[in-house]
Amino acid sequence: MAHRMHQFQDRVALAEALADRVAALLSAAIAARGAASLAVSGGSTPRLFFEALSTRDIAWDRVTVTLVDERFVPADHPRSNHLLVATHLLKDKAAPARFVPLYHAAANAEDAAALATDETASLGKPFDVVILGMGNDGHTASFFPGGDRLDAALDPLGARRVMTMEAEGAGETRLTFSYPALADARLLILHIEGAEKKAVLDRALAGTDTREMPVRALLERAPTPPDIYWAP
Ligand SMILES: O=C1O[C@H](COP(=O)(O)O)[C@@H](O)[C@H](O)[C@H]1O
Repeated sequence: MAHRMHQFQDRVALAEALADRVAALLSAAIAARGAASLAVSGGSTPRLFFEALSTRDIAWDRVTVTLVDERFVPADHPRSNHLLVATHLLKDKAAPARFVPLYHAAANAEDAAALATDETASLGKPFDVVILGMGNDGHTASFFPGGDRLDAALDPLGARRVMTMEAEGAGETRLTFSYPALADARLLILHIEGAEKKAVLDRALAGTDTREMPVRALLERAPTPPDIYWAP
């Protein structure tokens, strides 16, 4: 399925344009259905975009925000994706948004994933907007090469749920929405920055092995063709 490429002169221009697009889509969802859902990524890339989006004038009290993936760490841990979102997005005009975390202080990650699956059960069928990132190893969400549950997570006929993932390159145990929960979003964005990520993207687009580069699953066969946002 064809993706669309959006290239920008710099990262600020990308952040502003992406914030405008996401805000417009969320507002349209609220007008059509009374509420909107947004699933965002963690990592370092989304900061500027989060800052820009938090200034957009939309009915944030009708918006539910969650994460496409999370580390199995509490919200005050420096590597928590929740902390990133709380610091850079859930403030200013976006402060009234409802946030649904994937992490829970459960006995183990499996229990946390089960709780997150229950709490997000009414969300994302489909999500209005999903923003994915990508690592230099070709992972997206927590679909890591060599991940112990990668095949289950990428199964297009699998359940729409939050599952655990462990992989050498992942650091902590992860919690991640499955591919079917993300791939049919009304707007599916892959947000990447820098020459290195562009080279990784080009490599992903040139091949088909999703175990080698799991981002290929989204690029190749997502029911919603992804829009790729890139700046140097
Ligand atoms: O582990 C993760 O990394 C990816 C990419 O992060 P970045 O720092 O290279 O932007 C991110 O999309 C994912 O949500 C996060 O958990």
